[in-house]
Amino acid sequence: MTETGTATAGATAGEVPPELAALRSSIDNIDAALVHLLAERFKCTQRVGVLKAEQQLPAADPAREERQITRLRSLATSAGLDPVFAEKFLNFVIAEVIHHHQRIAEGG
Ligand SMILES: O=C(O)C(=O)C[C@]1(C(=O)O)C=C[C@@H](O)C=C1
Repeated sequence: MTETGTATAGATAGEVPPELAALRSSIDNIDAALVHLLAERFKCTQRVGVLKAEQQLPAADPAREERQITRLRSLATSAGLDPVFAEKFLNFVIAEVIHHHQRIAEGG
């Protein structure tokens, strides 16, 4: 910051370098795709939650999760994504799904 409070390091408004703007545009598209993919996944798991509640199956299936984690870690490694991050992300999503399943089973 200068004495007048103007940012000196980094671009000021209207001066975003073209490459940064292009990368941000791709990031925005990817974020939109992720939201849509997650929405589709939650539509599926909502139906799974209803099926499990109807058939009195437990909300969580740890054996299934083990297989998903093994598979996702392998996919992540092949794709150049940190497998530790991939596992954390899947666990985060699954924890939310299990909460949804429990709410459905409780009639909520
Ligand atoms: O496959 C199931 O049984 C699900 O309920 C879905 C799901 C998932 O989100 O992938 C969620 C909870 C289970 O522990 C395992 C997997």
